[in-house]
This record gives sequence, C-alpha cells and structure tokens, in this order.
Amino acid sequence: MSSLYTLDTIFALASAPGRGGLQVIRLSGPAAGTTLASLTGRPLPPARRAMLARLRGADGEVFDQALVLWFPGPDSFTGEDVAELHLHGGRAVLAAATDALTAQGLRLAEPGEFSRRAFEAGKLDLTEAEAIADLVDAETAAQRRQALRQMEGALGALYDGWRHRLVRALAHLEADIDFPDEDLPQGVAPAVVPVLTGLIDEIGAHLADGHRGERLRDGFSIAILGAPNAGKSSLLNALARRDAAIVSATAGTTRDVIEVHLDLGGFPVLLADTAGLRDAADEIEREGIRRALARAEKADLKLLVLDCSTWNIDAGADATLALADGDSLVVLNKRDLCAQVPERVAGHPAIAVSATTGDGLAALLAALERTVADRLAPGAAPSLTRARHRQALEECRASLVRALGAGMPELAAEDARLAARALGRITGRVDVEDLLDVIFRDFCIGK
Ligand SMILES: Nc1nc2c(ncn2[C@@H]2O[C@H](COP(=O)(O)OP(=O)(O)OP(=O)(O)O)[C@@H](O)[C@H]2O)c(=O)[nH]1
Ligand SMILES: [K+]
Ligand SMILES: [Mg+2]
Repeated sequence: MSSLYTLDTIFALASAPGRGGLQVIRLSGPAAGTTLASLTGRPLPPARRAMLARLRGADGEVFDQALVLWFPGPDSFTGEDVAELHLHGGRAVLAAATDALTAQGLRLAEPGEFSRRAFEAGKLDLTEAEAIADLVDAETAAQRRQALRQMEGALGALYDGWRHRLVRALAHLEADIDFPDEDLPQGVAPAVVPVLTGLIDEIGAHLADGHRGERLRDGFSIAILGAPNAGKSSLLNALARRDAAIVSATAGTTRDVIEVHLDLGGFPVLLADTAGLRDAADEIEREGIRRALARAEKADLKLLVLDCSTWNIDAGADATLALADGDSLVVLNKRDLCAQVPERVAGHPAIAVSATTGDGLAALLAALERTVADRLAPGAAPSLTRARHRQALEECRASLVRALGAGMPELAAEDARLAARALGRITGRVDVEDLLDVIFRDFCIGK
C-alpha cells in the first residue's frame, strides 16, 4: 500500500465535539514534536508523561492551559511521532487550537487516517482496524466484547493461522513442481491433502455460524406482526417502555414500520411494529401491509401477535398464523380480557401477555432474550463479523476445493495461491513472499 501521507503531519479532534470537561486533539507525523514544543514554548516532555503547559497560538496569545503528552515513534498508535493535547472542552478553544496547528503547517486528518497510518506502519491488521470502528459504535455489552476481542487480534490470528498452514502446503506443492517425484501419482501430494481438507472443514464451520458475528454488529431484528387491533403497537411500547408508536381503538392505525432499539441481556435488538394484516381497501393501508410483509420476510424472529379474545374467530389471526415458521413466536395479547388462555395455538407454543397491564411481559422478554442469546452468543472461536470477511473466506474455500481436485500440481498450486491471497486480503497481508522462506527452509537443504 502506498504511503501518500507520511510526509504530512495531521491532527484531529479525538473526542466528541461540543462543550465538555476536556477535548483531546491528536497529532501524528514528523512535525508532531516540533509543533508540540512550539505550542508550549518548552522542550518536549518525557515520553508518555503528562505535562501541564500553557499553549500559545501563532499570534503569541495563550489559548489554553492543558495537559500535553508526547509519544515518539515507532512506539505510538500510528508508529509515527504522536502528540496529544488534552484541552478544555469548548468551541473557542478548539478553534484557537485548530488555527495554531494549521499555522504550523499541519492539516486536518481524513476520516480513518490515524488508523490507516497505523495499518501501514504494521501496528494493526485490517481486522483490528475494523474492530476499533466497531468498538466505538458498540451500543451493548456483547457488541463491545466482540469488538474488543477482534481489536486484540483474535480474528486476525485465526485467519493468519489458516494462511500460515496454507502457505506451508503451497510450499510443498511448489516443491513438487520443481522437484517432481516420479514414484508419486500426479495431482496433489498425499501429504498436502489432509492440510487442504482440514482447512476446508474449519473454514466451512466458521462460515456456517448463522451469521452470529455479523448479526451482533448489526442487531437482531424482530418484527411484530398481527391483525389490526391485536395490540402490536401497545406491545412495542410496553417492551420499549416508551410511547414510540400510536395506539388507538381504530383498526388500521399503524402504517409505517416503526423501529425501536432494545438491549436484551447485552445483545442489540431492532424491534419493529408493523401495520395490521387484513384485506384493506385503503391504498395507504395496503402499502403499510406490503411493508409489514416485507419486514416479516427479512426479520430474524417474528412475533405473531393475536388478540386472545378473538383469535379463534378472527380471519386476521389466520393470516398472521400463516406466517409462522421456525423463526416465530406466538404471543396471545389482551390476557386481561381472557379468563383462560391456551398454551398452544395452531400447534405453536404461545406466550400470554397483557400489553396494558404488563402481565406476562417479563416471561416474554425472558423468552426473547434466550432466543437472541442463542443466536448471537459467541462460541469459543472468534466470530466472523463482516460481509467482507465472509466473501473472502468463501472465495478461499472454493479455491481450496478446486486445488484438491486439480489433476496437475501446477493447477493445484495456482488455486492454493489464490486461496492464500483471499485470506491475506482479510487481514491486509496480501503478499506471498514468505513462501520463498518456507521453500528454502524445508526443501532445499541437501537437495
Ligand atoms: N384490554 C386490553 N386492551 C389492549 C391490550 N393491548 C392493546 N389493547 C387495546 O387494543 C387497541 C388496539 O391497540 P393497538 O396497540 O393500537 O393495536 P395494533 O395491533 O397496533 O393495531 P393496528 O396498528 O391498527 O394494526 C387499543 O384500544 C389498545 O388500548 C391489552 O393487553 N389489553
Ligand atoms: K389500532
Ligand atoms: Mg399499531
């Protein structure tokens, strides 16, 4: 990757903008040290030790009294010389600091430029850089844990481990081409076969994780579906503990899909209320129902809400139950109106609640939490977290399968090389130069 920027010294606000106790500006690049010394008018502080200093702008006026830190490269986040200014939080201070730094010839960093420099300096691989963004975006505990695990290198290590094994196998294949063994059959050398099948199996298992890592990043989606007036909006409000959706006795109240975010046991959930299902005459209501069905289609879980006092006589309830599949849960609402509630409805287990009194909501929440935890909880190995990784892994696996079936060592080696490159793309280590080391170390001695 080119290092277009490394001559520039960049700066950016590292904390959220606005008023606050403190705001942190980070500087990175060759002029970070001289700039810091010039702002304080003093020699640089010892590395990684805070120093209290008055900071002056180009006009000589003191614009803040701040803690400053000096992180000489290469032992810094970006690998370059880095400085931090812990200023008082506020717009006028920020404006003065920005002017002072610009006057010193520094420029504002592009989005992600600090992490990009860290990647280019070999401080981070791409999965770790992506994890920093995920950690900043994390809204629930499980998201935070997943991001932190990835940031600490667990995912990158898994992919690098696979790539390392593959590169060794590739070295064997290359050696077969250069030093063919007349006694062995053509194709993939027997020693390499178990390595390739092992990788195919492990990558396959990693891919077949039900998208748990990706879902954990994006949120588990639950759609509330049912006939008009079943109490869907009331249920959404009760689960969200706020009046997010309009509730009324008029059938056909909800038209647009209404979304709320929930944190269920540390897992992020996107809960959606939808229009009541029926044969609607009204054009707008029909559009609402179309949106409801579209949402049902892509939801990870469907909450099929029935009014317990009418479900067995209501045609709308039939339309609702027609949506039932392995990813659905039947909720019998308005329990307060029913002397008795069945435990099963049309063969599906049902949870009885009252959105109005709150009765049964704890049990429903517990059931939802179990389902979500079951689908999102990480396993022993780190989870795949992005479509980008999935794509590369699918490509890698397909290449490995081709390599295994290849009739000639040349073709097998080419496919194995493509597989290694696909893995390398995930972490950003795309070169296969290290192959040469393995070849010479393992094969050339004594040959
Ligand atoms: N008694 C009782 N009434 C309820 C309960 N839940 C909802 N209701 C009432 O049922 C009516 C319809 O409630 P909504 O939440 O608007 O129903 P909905 O399913 O969203 O209806 P649409 O948006 O029109 O499809 C309102 O008058 C609510 O007050 C409940 O648990 N018990
Ligand atoms: K209604
Ligand atoms: Mg509604």
